[in-house]
Amino acid sequence: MSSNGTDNSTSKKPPSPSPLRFSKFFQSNMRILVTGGAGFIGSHLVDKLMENEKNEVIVVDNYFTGTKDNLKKWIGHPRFELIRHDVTEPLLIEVDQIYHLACPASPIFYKYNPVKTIKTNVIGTLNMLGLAKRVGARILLTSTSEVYGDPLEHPQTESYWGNVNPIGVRSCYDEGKRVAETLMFDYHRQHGIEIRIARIFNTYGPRMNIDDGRVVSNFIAQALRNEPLTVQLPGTQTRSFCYVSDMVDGLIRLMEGENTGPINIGNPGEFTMLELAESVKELINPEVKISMVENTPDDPRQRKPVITKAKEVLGWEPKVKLRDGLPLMEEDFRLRLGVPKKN
Ligand SMILES: NC(=O)c1ccc[n+]([C@@H]2O[C@H](COP(=O)([O-])OP(=O)(O)OC[C@H]3O[C@@H](n4cnc5c(N)ncnc54)[C@H](O)[C@@H]3O)[C@@H](O)[C@H]2O)c1
Ligand SMILES: O=C(O)[C@H]1O[C@H](OP(=O)(O)OP(=O)(O)OC[C@H]2O[C@@H](n3ccc(=O)[nH]c3=O)[C@H](O)[C@@H]2O)[C@H](O)[C@@H](O)[C@@H]1O
Repeated sequence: MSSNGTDNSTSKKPPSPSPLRFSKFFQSNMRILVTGGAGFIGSHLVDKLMENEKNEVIVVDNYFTGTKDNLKKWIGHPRFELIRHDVTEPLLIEVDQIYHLACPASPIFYKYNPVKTIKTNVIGTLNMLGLAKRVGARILLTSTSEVYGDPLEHPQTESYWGNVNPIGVRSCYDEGKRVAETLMFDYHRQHGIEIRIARIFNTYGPRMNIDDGRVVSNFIAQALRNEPLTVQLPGTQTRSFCYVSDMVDGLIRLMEGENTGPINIGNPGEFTMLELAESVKELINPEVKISMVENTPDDPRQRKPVITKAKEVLGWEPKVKLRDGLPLMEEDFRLRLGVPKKN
């Protein structure tokens, strides 16, 4: 039985990995596929995986929200390969592990072409599970705290089933990820695939797109451009922000561990959007104004992970506090925006 109270066990053995892995003469590197590896979290994950000389990393990305620039230090490296590919199309390669991240994550991007977003979540995940089944690879899905919707339980544990609008403007993303989780468990139970599911809570850090639309990148870019910080009404809605290096550490521990998940990975420090704006103002630009603006439909009112399971099962907890993470992101944004720090 899982922590969700459902029977997620499988009697099926996992599919056999490639015979090459048992060959005496095979240079036994771990071949790791990262879908969405040109994006924000994906590129930081690639950096960490490439530090291990036993890893070969293959990135697949359609560059919708990601960029080759995020991976420039690895292009041409003998253990690295970059493929322009859309995960809604089948992929035939030989790998041992799949980190499946491909999916636009910022609301303005996932709402831009909602049909494509749901295809990416459903058909894209189906294709990656088919690949995992064919080659006997372990697959990790980056699901989201959005599967809890506008949560009626606070803070959120993995056993909470969520409060999600199935026909709203966010549904292509949150319902899409819920179906992706279903597919993962169905492949696990029916075909014995080794699965891992991370429920990621709002993550921030260097390399986020400057005009990504998510709140931390918006506020930092606005503070540096001396434009008002756009706090969406009512401003009392909360989020819990995790620094990207902590997130990558959690994802790798989950992949390497024995638990399927789902496991919440996030930082339990909870802030209202007004508090976040005040922190950005204080740390980055005390002169900047705060302006209250209209919100978008179905915006969750509160979000904070319970991370007991991650602590117990993965020995993981976040290390970087918001006040320490914001200046690290500021530095990266200053460089990219060409706004030097005043002495
Ligand atoms: N950053 C967060 O706060 C957060 C929170 C919860 C879950 N997640 C999940 O983590 C993953 C990465 O998020 P991110 O913040 O790095 O976002 P991102 O937009 O920076 O990265 C997503 C990457 O996927 C690529 N992609 C999108 N659709 C694709 C397709 N059909 N085929 C191939 N590539 C495609 C994009 O080009 C991009 O490089 C996503 O699955 C997202 O849902 C992120
Ligand atoms: O962590 C998650 O599970 C999800 O979080 C995000 O969703 P959301 O929390 O809505 O992210 P933001 O767009 O950054 O919004 C956070 C809050 O800030 C507010 N906001 C946003 C932008 C802005 O300029 N001002 C502002 O006040 C929004 O109203 C919202 O309440 C992203 O959709 C996904 O990357 C991710 O799956």
